[in-house]
Amino acid sequence: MSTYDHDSIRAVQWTGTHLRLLDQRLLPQRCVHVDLDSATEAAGAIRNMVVRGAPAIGVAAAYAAVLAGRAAWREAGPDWRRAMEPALQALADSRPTAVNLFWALGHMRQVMDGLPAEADPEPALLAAAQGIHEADVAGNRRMGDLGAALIPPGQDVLTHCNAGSLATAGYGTALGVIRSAFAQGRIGHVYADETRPWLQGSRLTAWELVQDDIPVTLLCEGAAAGLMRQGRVGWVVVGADRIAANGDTANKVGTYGLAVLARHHGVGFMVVAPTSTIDADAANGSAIPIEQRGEEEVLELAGQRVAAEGAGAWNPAFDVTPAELIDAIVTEKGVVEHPGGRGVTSLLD
Ligand SMILES: CSC[C@@H](O)[C@@H](O)C(=O)COP(=O)(O)O
Repeated sequence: MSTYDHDSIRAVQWTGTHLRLLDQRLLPQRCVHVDLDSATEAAGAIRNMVVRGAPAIGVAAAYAAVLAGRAAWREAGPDWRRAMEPALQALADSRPTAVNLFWALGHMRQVMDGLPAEADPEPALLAAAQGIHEADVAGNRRMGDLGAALIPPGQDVLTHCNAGSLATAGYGTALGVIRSAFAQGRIGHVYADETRPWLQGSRLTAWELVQDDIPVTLLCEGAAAGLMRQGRVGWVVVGADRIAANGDTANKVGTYGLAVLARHHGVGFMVVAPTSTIDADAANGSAIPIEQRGEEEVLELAGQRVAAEGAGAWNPAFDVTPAELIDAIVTEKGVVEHPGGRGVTSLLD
């Protein structure tokens, strides 16, 4: 039995005075934390993947708004609301696809709107950020139970990217379901795509599962078709960065291909995400902005060019899985089975 406590992995923390992030770019070789005292630094950390994963980005942005409020109060006193704007804008510009970022900033703005100009906004902003943080962990536990119940005992699962403690405030979304299903004896083994080009699967998901003593086998995503053909997995379980009103779901690039393969092979396809990932303003997946990242992420490995000189690269960080390929969307407010045709907005009522 492992003595390792996955809740002790804290991608995002508040030290009492600063935002502390676990630098995920250095895992699993090194576990290094960075302390940030400005929202502009936090925006850079989000853009550069120090912190990544939709819910973790949202929690980090909420704490960054606290730092912005502190700086604005010191600089501008009662004019703090106006003085916060550049920092809030820098956060909103950091990454485009994970809607949890915009959800968290919207929540912080609502709190700001209710505050008097004459008082330091930091205590109220901090309470709001801590509320977002705590609710995320509780929501993940709930999703773990709801999602695990869909997996019949005796089936193994495949996951993609990292939707674990590192991508959230703790426990994880897709990995939360996998943790709960393993604890209940429903699954015995996890297959994890290595997830090019950032290798969130091999660096982060495998690291989390190994520490939890959950057996994990990595594969290149190109091997997933063969894995399914051999009948080795009953479910694909993934997280999400943005879910449109009709259930179309943006997640790490490669997810859409897995959904097509799963349908072809009769394998279940489950999306696990908090309701803060639902974007009711996006009618369908075509309204979801997809982040394009630099060519060098594909052309290089560990800073060394591996691709033929002269070749270019197309590097969308996410793709959209149509709702009709999804068997279940699991949220902390309940499950929508077969969202194709009816969408997910009933979860927001
Ligand atoms: C619970 S996290 C779900 C998704 O955010 C995750 O699968 C993913 O796509 C993360 O992408 P990343 O580019 O690492 O931020």
